[in-house]
Amino acid sequence: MQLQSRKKLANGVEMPILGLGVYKMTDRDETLAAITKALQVGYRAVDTAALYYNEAEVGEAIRHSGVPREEIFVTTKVWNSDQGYDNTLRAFETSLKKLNMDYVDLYLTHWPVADKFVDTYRAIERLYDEKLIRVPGVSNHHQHHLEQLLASANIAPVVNQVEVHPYLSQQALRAFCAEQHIAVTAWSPLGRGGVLTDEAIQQIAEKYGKSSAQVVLRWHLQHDILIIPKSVKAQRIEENAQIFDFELTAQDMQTLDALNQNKRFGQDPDNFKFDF
Ligand SMILES: NC(=O)C1=CN([C@@H]2O[C@H](COP(=O)(O)OP(=O)(O)OC[C@H]3O[C@@H](n4cnc5c(N)ncnc54)[C@H](OP(=O)(O)O)[C@@H]3O)[C@@H](O)[C@H]2O)C=CC1
Ligand SMILES: O=C1CO[C@H](CO)[C@@H](O)[C@@H]1O
Repeated sequence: MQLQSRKKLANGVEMPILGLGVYKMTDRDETLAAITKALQVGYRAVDTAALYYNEAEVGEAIRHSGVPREEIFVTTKVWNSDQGYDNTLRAFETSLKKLNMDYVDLYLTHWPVADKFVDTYRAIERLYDEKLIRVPGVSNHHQHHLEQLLASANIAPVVNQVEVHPYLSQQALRAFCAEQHIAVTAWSPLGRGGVLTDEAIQQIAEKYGKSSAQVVLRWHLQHDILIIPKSVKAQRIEENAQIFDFELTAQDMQTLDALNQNKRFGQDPDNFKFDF
């Protein structure tokens, strides 16, 4: 089934192109229902973080889904206040316990905390060596952060998860990551919903008989960007997965590319306030 389409990462692991993001899912029943629905309609990846306080629900929904654990790709992240070498190892153990799993597929440094992110990544490399994670990665790393890591890493980060959507296309960072064989996952792939009322996107959507969300997700796909849209609504979870049955023309891709305005809905990693 196409829905389970996976991308082969630099270390040979296959990661589903589409996953469910679960940020802001704090209500237990709502979280369980959303993940269950996603798995039912073919999603095979879930993106959580220690920060989201729902790792336990992610684990529970997966265990009760009937889908074998090894078919599902679970991402979690070490939060900023837990960074540094020893703290990261401890934070990972806590996440693993909450997930109630014996390994995590992808473990990420959530943000590049100055003076800590290099040591944080060293701990992630150790977890990879110990086979407790299948893929080592980072999030919110600009090119200069990656260059700093690459200078000392034994294993280059395999994934960088950053904010990407048509208003923030991250072309330069994506090109650098491609050169370094680092896969890019888009967080807020729908711009937190903020790009969906764009007139140009709506016009393209109408032409294909698709929704704005589907067109935006398809734009990511055609740029080889992994996606983790979040929704708690069953109908939208399904809608966001129906993106494998049409193709945007080169001209429509160009129109969408031209919407870039370097506009962030989240924070800039260089100005992030690590105060929560
Ligand atoms: N590494 C990092 O620092 C970060 C990682 N992330 C990850 O990325 C995931 C996705 O990003 P997120 O910030 O949640 O934003 P998204 O771009 O995924 O947008 C989510 C918003 O769009 C709405 N939505 C979803 N589908 C549709 C649709 N088909 N039509 C209309 N509205 C829709 C959702 O509402 P509703 O739920 O009501 O449907 C929600 O308000 C997060 O959940 C998290 O896992 C996010 C931020 C930072
Ligand atoms: O993952 C995340 C969810 O969104 C938060 C608010 O923008 C981010 O800070 C965080 O990185």
